[in-house]
Parts: sequence; C-alpha cells; structure tokens
Amino acid sequence: MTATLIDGKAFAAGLRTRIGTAVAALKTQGITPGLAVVLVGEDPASEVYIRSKGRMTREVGMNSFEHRLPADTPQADLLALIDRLNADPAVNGILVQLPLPRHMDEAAVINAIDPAKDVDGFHILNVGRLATGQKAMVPCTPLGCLMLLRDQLGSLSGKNALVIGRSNIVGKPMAQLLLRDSATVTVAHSRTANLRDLCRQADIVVAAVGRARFVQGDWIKPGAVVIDVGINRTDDGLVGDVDFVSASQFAGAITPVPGGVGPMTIACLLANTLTATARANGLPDPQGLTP
Ligand SMILES: Nc1nc(=O)c2c([nH]1)NC[C@@H]1CN(c3ccc(C(=O)N[C@@H](CCC(=O)O)C(=O)O)cc3)C=[N+]21
Repeated sequence: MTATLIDGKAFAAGLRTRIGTAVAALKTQGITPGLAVVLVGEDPASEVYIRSKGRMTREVGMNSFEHRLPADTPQADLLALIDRLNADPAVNGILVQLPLPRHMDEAAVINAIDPAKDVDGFHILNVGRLATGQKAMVPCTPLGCLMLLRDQLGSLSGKNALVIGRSNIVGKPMAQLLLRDSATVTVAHSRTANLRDLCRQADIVVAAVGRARFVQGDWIKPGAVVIDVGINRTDDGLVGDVDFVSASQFAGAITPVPGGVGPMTIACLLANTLTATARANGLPDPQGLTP
C-alpha cells in the first residue's frame, strides 16, 4: 500500500484564508486582533520560526508585536513585560517562545500570562479546562493534528489512537483532544514496553518523541493514519519522528516533514488569536477553529 499524503501546508493555507476573512469582518467593527511574540535570547531556529509567524500574522490582517530580550534578561523584567502585554487592549494573544534561558522558571513565566490571552494554551488554567472539557485555549500543535485527523477520518469515535510522547506541549494535550473525540487513547513514551506491538494496534499514530525516524514502517497497522510532529534537523535536512519512506508503505495516510504539522501549528496560533479576540469582545467563537 502507498499512503495518501496529508498536505498540512495546503490545509493550513486554507485555514489562514478563512481566518483572514473573519479578521476583515472584525475590522469593519473597529476590532483588529493583535498577537505579541516574546523571544528571549537568540536561537537561529527560533529566528526562522518567529519571522514566518510575524509574516503570516500580518498576512491575515492581524497586528504583530515582537519583543526581543537579551538572553541574560532578569526574570523580573520578562514578568514586567508580560504584565504590560496583559494590560494592553491592543494585544489579544501572547506567545512567549520556549525554551527559555535556564535561569528562568518556565512555569512561573507561562502562568503570569492572562489565561484569556494564552494562545499557546500552556497556562495551568487552560490545561485544567481542556482536561475537564471546559472552554479553553488549546495548544496549537495538537489542535492542528486534530484538524488533520478529523479531515482524514471524519469521526475518531472508537478508533485506537497511540500518542508517542508525553510532553505538556504535545503529547498530553493531544491525548486529551483524542479522548474528547471518543478515541481509545494510549500514551507511550521512552519507558514503554513493546512499543512496536502497541503501534501495530493503532488506527491513529501521533509521533511526538523528538527522535529522528524513530517510528518504523513495519510498526504501522496497514491503513493507519500517521501524524508526524517531529522536527529534527539532521545532515540530510529536516526529518520527522517517523521513518517516512517505510511508513508510507503501510499507512493509509501520513503527514510529511516539512509541510505537515509545522504549518498547521502556525495557522492554529492565528486561529487561537482570533478566538481570543472574539471572546475578549463578547462575540461567539469563530466557527471551526476550536475543538
Ligand atoms: N511558546 C512556543 N510555542 C510554540 O508553538 C513553539 C515554541 N514556543 N518554540 C519553538 C517551537 C517550534 N515550533 C514550530 C512551529 C512551526 C514550524 C514549521 O512551520 N515548520 C515547517 C518547516 C520550517 C523549516 O523549514 O525550518 C514545516 O514543518 O513545514 C516549526 C516549528 C513552534 N514552537
């Protein structure tokens, strides 16, 4: 079998077009969504990411505010900036780029963001809301994966889903979203025994382990949908956590890297900024952008 390619880049472009239309409608009411991105220190990979985020934010008609702080910024200064952004009515979404320099307490910084502006969905209140089925801001990467899975499968109800990776950013919120859609969810990680056998049972595989080409083709149940969250820079360029060539022989559908989940993450960041703006103005949630 040769898998269908899931074109995340095209799906994300369609999503951004719909977001742009909704932003234009808000502007006629005098509302322009604003996204603030905070980058502490310099990291070449983050630079590329932050630039494409800024460009796409402006392309959909939103205001983009960038704040760059030196790597040795005291945590108190970052917290003071977050306070100002929390209080600024022109800012509807705040993203503090992770990882932060080692001298900072990541949880303290994230939890200083107004949960209503937490477009990453990392604030403890949003994590708890997602886990209990309340209206939350949902982390961008898992939200993008959910959109691709629903588009591919229609209903996820009763499907066996395997999430490989247990991070707060991807694995755990992904598991919550799959559960909410009535999938039967297994979360695997570095200590999981018989990962290969578990994987062979899965109708849905979401790989977010951070190890290049970790998931092998013969682990994949024939016809399964495989979502590759990995972004690994190797000598042969950017590769995912799935061995794409061999997995394509078994999967029913699979996301490529690049061009799969990555562009969906940025589109969902804009979707969350739009949702946050609507909620801040007492408007209903825009259609199709929230789980
Ligand atoms: N608070 C926070 N939120 C984040 O969402 C966050 C973060 N910090 N820190 C860094 C990671 C990384 N990340 C990516 C998003 C999109 C692509 C992306 O669009 N990648 C393209 C390829 C880009 C390339 O060629 O380098 C693709 O997969 O097709 C990559 C990486 C979000 N992150």
